[in-house]
Amino acid sequence: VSGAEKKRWTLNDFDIGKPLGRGKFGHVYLAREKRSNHIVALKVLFKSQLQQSQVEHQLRREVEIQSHLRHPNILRLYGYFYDQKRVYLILEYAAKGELYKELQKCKYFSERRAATYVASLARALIYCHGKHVIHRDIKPENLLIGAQGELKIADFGWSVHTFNRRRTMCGTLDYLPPEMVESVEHDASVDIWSLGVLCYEFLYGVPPFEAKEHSDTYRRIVQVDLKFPLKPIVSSAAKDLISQSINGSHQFSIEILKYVDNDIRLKSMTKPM
Ligand SMILES: O=C(O)c1cc(-c2cccc(F)c2)nc2ccccc12
Ligand SMILES: [Mg+2]
Repeated sequence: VSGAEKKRWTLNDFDIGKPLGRGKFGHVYLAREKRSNHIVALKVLFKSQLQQSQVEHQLRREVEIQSHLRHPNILRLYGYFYDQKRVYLILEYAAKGELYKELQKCKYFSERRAATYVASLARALIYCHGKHVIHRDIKPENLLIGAQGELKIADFGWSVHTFNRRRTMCGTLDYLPPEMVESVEHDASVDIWSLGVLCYEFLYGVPPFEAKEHSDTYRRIVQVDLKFPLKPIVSSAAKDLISQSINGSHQFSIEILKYVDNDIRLKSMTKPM
C-alpha cells in the first residue's frame, strides 16, 4: 500500500456518506474512496479550531505516529490532506462504533468479554511500546469496535515517541541515576496503569477512583485508593490483575503483560463463573 502513502489525496477522491460522530474539532463521516470503493472514516477538522486550541503540533504528531503503526487492534490512519479551511484524516472505519457506548448500554462486561478486550489492548500496547510509542490517553472514549467485534485503539492525539531522549540528550546513560534511566519504562507504564483502570471499569462499570469532585479523584489516585465493590461479583484473578497493574511495580506490570500474550493470566479470568 506504499502508493497510498505517497498519493496526494483530495476531497474529490471520496463519496461522503452519513456522519459517524462529532469530535471537538469537527465531524467524522463515513466515506468511500472512489477508485478502490474502500470504505473509510473521514475525520474533518477545522483549521481555525485547531489554531484556537493550539493543537496543530499535536495533530501532526498524532498523524505521524498513527500512520506508521500496523496492528489489528490499532485503528489505521491511511493518510491525510487539507484545503483552505480544513484538515482531513483518512481513518479505518470501525463498523461497531464506540466502546464507551457499548459499556453504557451493558452497564459492565462479562469477565470473558473484559479479558478479551484487555488481552487485545495489552498486545497493542506491547506493540506500541516496542516502537517507543506510548498512547497516554487510553480510555473507553478512545476505543472503537471493528466489524468482527475486535477492539481498536484510536485517537493518538496524546501519544508521544519516547525514543531514548536520555541517550540523545546527554550522550551516554552511564552517569544517569536510576529514576532517569527507569523513566523511559516509567513513561511506557502510564499505559499499563490505564489498562488496569480500564479493566476495572469494564468489570464494574465505573472507573476505580471516581469521585464527585476532581480534587477527591486526584487524591484517590495519588493514594492509590483502590477498592473493589461487592457487586458485581468479580473473580480474584481479575482483581489480582487489576491491582498488579495499578499497584504493582511498573516493570512487574509490564512483565505481567508479556504473559498475557499466551493468555496465561486471562484464562484464569475467563474461567466460567
Ligand atoms: O495549512 C497548513 O499547512 C496546515 C496543515 C496542517 C497539517 C499538516 C499535516 C498533517 C496534519 F495532520 C495537519 N494542520 C494545520 C492546522 C491548522 C492550520 C493550518 C494547518
Ligand atoms: Mg479522543
